Amino acid sequence: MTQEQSPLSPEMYFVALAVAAIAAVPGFGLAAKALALILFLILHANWPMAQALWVYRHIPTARTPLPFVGNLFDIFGSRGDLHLKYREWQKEHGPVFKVFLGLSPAIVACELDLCREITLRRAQCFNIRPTPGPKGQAALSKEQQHQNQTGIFNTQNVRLWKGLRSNANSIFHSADHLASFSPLMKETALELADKLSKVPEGKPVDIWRCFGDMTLDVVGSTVFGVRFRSVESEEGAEAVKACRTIFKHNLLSPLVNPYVQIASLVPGFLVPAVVWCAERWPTAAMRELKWAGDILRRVTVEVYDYAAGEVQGEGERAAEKEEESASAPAGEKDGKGDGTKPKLEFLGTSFLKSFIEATNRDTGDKLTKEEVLPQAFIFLLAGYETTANTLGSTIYSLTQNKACEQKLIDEIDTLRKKQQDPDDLPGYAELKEYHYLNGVLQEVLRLSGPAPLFARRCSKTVDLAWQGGRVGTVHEGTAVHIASHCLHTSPKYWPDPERFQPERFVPGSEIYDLQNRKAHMAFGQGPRMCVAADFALTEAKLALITLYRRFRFDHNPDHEMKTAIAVTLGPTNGIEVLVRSRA
Ligand code: HEM
Repeated sequence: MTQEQSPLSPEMYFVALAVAAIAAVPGFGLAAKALALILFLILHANWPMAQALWVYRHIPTARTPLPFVGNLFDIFGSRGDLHLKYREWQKEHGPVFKVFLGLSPAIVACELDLCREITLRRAQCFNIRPTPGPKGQAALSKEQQHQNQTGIFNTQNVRLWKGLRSNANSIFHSADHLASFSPLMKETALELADKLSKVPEGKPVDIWRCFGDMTLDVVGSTVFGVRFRSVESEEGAEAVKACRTIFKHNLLSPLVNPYVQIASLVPGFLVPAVVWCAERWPTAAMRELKWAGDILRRVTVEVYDYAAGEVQGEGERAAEKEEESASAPAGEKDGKGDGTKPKLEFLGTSFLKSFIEATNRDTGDKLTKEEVLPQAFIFLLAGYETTANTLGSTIYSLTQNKACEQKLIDEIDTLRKKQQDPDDLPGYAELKEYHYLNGVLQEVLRLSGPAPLFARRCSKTVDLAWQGGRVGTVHEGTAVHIASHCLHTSPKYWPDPERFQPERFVPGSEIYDLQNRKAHMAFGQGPRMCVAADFALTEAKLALITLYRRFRFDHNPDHEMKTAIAVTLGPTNGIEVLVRSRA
């Protein structure tokens, strides 16, 4: 079953025929015919939902869906806590149920073996992610459509994804590359520690914001070969502001861009009218997202042009150009006179360069600029908030579990003494000895990781079953949600699941063997799993070692910690802490 009908489908003719038939029925008044017509149009618009309710009738529906909107009110009534809603519905309906995101169904899986079936054993049938259908896509900006078509995260073109993914794997899964990234990560972590050391004792600091600046700097320097200098600058780079703007909005919410929902509902011939309205009267969120998208796209184009220049042996010329631009008076730097161009400092090496040099390993073709740019955009976004949220949640969790904070400090101090140069930070290989630190991060990711669920779209109709149950036939086009937070907090896999216990992940601890660590899916699972999991963990470990060597943290008693899912699960009002020097 496809998510939507194509705008060019014979649907239009069918509707016209039905309308003509209703109008021609003899013996009924105008009012009766108008009523019949309205009923017919409502039924027609909601046909995909009616069809899905029938086809998946054996799968319980979380809540009775409303016409047009499905369960969107149930879902967005939960203020972004979709993962908590799923937990509630799992208790009511069992390990599999369905919800309607508008007219389209999503099957929600909350059972470990079923999630492994979808993401591993049947990965060939679930190898893409859901995106709005063709009518909904039309209501997105041209840039967003291009991003969805060619970006590694959302592309529906499996061949393109395979090529992009194998290039990304060769960087992010190489110990040598990861080791080469760590000096830049260390440098940025040290800058953050220096910044914190200047904060007067007792003055609350939003540590989550600080981590946001840091992670953007790390992605900038490692992935793009650019220094954004967001940690050092007071205001933070413009790119940080743009990233924050994007992550502020719940992109799943129909309120952000209601035109996508409307375009999906109307017959194909009305879609251009909806697109026209979307361009004329964008919502405030659409305007903000456009501003942020334009900034980030400009950054990525600038970085691409520099890196491409280097690849072609024109690095010096590009650097000179950059120098000229840097010495030009503010407002003239980008030649547009608006003075808004981010001040970029190029480092010369970058992951982006290898993408520019690469060929699509599947097709053998060289990647074009149009194919590389969306990847740069995604890596910038993916590398920013996920790791910042994880680090922020770690500091917060340790302020609430002081015995764990002490154990972590003990491990950091003990391993520091073993180092040849105790002032240096551990290298990539030495990080493997930090078992407790690893346990802390895994436990934070289990309980409050930034991605408490992830999604797949069925690309090939399949009969789905798992040890102990059967979902039945899942049709092509249907979305499937892996409710990882349900797995992460189930007593079936984690004894005393709500308790913060890093020892669950520390080999040799008393509780290590009692956990089912296969049920830990904070980075997703299978071929579409996060490509940069090791990168993110290395960055987080170096930051935590740097900070806990010098400080302890207390939660500001006047600050209330609140979280919600926007793009990722994170704090809604920052994480305020008091920084205590250990000296
Ligand atoms: C703690 C930090 C992070 C977490 C928890 C995280 C989590 C995730 C999750 C859950 C997915 C979806 C996996 C799936 O569908 O099976 C994902 C995908 C992805 N992540 Fe991360 N991520 C993190 C950091 C990063 C960083 C730092 C980068 C890049 C520098 C990154 C780049 C990506 C990309 C490119 C994908 C799409 C992979 C594909 O579809 O082939 N992530 N991540």
